[in-house]
Amino acid sequence: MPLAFEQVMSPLEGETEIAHHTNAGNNGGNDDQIGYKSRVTVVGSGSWGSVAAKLVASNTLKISSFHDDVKMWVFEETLQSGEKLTDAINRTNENVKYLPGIKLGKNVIADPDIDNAVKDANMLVFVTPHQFIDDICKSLVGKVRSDAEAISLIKGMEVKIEGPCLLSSCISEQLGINCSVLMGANLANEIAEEKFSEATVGYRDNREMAEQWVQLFSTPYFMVTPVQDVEGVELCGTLKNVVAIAAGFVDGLDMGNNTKAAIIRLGLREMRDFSKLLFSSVEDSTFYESCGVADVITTCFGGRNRKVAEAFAKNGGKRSFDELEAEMLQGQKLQGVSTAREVYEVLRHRGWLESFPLFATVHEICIGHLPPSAIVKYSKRKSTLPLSEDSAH
Ligand SMILES: NC(=O)C1=CN([C@@H]2O[C@H](COP(=O)(O)OP(=O)(O)OC[C@H]3O[C@@H](n4cnc5c(N)ncnc54)[C@H](O)[C@@H]3O)[C@@H](O)[C@H]2O)C=CC1
Ligand SMILES: O=C(CO)COP(=O)(O)O
Repeated sequence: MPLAFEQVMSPLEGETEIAHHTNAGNNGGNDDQIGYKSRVTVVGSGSWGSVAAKLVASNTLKISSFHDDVKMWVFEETLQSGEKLTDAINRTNENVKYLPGIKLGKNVIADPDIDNAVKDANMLVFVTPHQFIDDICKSLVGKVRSDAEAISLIKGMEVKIEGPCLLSSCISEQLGINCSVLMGANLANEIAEEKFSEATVGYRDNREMAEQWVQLFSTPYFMVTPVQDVEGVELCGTLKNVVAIAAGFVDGLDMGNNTKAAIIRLGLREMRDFSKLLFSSVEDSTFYESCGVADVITTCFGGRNRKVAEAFAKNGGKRSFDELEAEMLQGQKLQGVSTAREVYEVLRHRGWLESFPLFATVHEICIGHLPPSAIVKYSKRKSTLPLSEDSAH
């Protein structure tokens, strides 16, 4: 919904602030129906979740239309020392498990109680591994402000009986709020060290809200561009993880840079074709944004999906992804293997398997039906899609 900006006097703080007025009287009975600073909560605290909180918290301190404090919901766990992760984060100002050595900003407040973390927020940033978001949303029904706006940084999709569901749509439908997306070439550990990168905000029709998200995330080292193509942006972020698994197989088999480049090109083409078949509104130009080609490149060279897939291929597929993930990532989660399965289900259901040989082959290798060496032999098969053949050469 459009937000109107106006100058108001804060009754509590006695200072002039920019207020974001939404549908007054429909904000869950909060104390600030006359005018308020936006309150931000980050739902998730893995490596990217923690960096997202750091980015946002650096801006809420500087921009007067936001409350300084940023709440970060933590899926609670007990560390080897016996301390709760939430307590360790609040004591050290670092996520000692998922992003050690990086100060988040003193205004980041970790909270293990999700209801408490979200209840006052009108800007919700969802950034958990995609396999957990359905349960999280179910637990949040009726708990978030009705005037809240959401953004999803989650790369993944859900497949329901009625078909594939983008996570931004799942969040939106379950919680009854709008949901934009932020995707891009964003390896968390590099952004944590404030190395320059770009990102893309995908929005449906509310440009003003998209600009607020851009303002909330942008820093001199994190350049965010809004694009009116929520499905295209989200599918880029989701599907590139499958391509990264393929790139990891190539690395594990020492097939060289040319082969890897070929796999990336074939993968990018399948990403575009799959996205456009699901949503005819998806724009070709989206694939040239950070969420598209740039994210495919960075993930195929520096991501966790690539790394674990490389180990899988080196072991000849004899050790499972679950085992390798647990050993190599210590609590961090892969998205590409389950996304490959979800994409495969869509392809099979719609009779598209022949048209997406790379996506199909990645899944069949992951489940042991094909050896890792099949990645080139099968992926290079000509797609049966006219869309691909037009632009394949
Ligand atoms: N790490 C990165 O470089 C980037 C990650 N992303 C995306 O961000 C999303 C979140 O990933 P990360 O922050 O990297 O997480 P992560 O993989 O670093 O950490 C796993 C997280 O899952 C939580 N968790 C474990 N079991 C859970 C459960 N049952 N319910 C809820 N949470 C549980 C853990 O507490 C931890 O916060 C993913 O979709 C990922 O693709 C996007 C861009 C960059
Ligand atoms: O999405 C990412 C970079 O943009 C992170 O990819 P990985 O999950 O493979 O590390």
